Amino acid sequence: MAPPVFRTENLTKVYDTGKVKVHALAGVDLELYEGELTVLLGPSGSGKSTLLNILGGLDTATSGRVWFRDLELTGMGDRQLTAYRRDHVGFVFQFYNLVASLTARENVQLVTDVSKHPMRPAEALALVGLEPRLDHFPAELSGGEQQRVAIARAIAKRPEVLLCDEPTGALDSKTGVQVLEALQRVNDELGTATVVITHNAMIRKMAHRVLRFQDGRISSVETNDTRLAPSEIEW
Ligand SMILES: Nc1ncnc2c1ncn2[C@@H]1O[C@H](COP(=O)(O)OP(=O)(O)OP(=O)(O)O)[C@@H](O)[C@H]1O
Repeated sequence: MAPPVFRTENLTKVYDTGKVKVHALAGVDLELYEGELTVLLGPSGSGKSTLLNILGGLDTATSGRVWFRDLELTGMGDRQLTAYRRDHVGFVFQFYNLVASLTARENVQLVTDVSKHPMRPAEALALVGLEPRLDHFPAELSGGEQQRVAIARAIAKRPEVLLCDEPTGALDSKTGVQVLEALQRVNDELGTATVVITHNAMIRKMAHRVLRFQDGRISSVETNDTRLAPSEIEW
């Protein structure tokens, strides 16, 4: 088996708010692999976003270790983490954060202009099914289309990992499925290791693996022998 893309060892995160200490991660050991689509499930506050933010170099652990391939993220300073994010990681969040005054193509171009080996913005937008909407502004696009622009923006630099925090959280079932189809296609065609946090348990059915969180720990790991296509998922 190929070595993992991510590996963590007894990862902990404690938020010290002065009055109380919140143990957001209480010892997480995991490995995530190339080409794998992993869904993270678990109740609110169980540590999913904290883990995603540490994997993506947006936050740092309190103790334990985390590696992206051979690169140890724990102990890196801000500049190194910024370079790591820029070179290797794509993020998709619940809210799309597109620039309202720029078209879909221009929003993606913001990233391709500063990336080392980007795809063309039109190519990234075609991968998420938005070829006919290249020159539309965000306000002229549906929520699902805007989220697909955000996915195109995240993948246009050809990141090795795509980290998604509630990517369908603001969408109804029909538009949400289109977003899941875009994520699936990126995972299939580019082999991007993809992590999706969701509160929608149905989405676990399209994953290769499902990690459930409880109180800052992984409480179970499931592997799907048969996966459902996004079009077979409804909520
Ligand atoms: N910046 C912070 N300061 C203090 N506590 C925090 C901070 N960020 C997260 N927490 C706490 O850490 C715990 C884990 O939060 P986290 O956002 O990782 O959970 P989650 O599983 O992603 O939840 P949700 O599904 O609601 O997004 C929670 O108790 C949360 O309140």
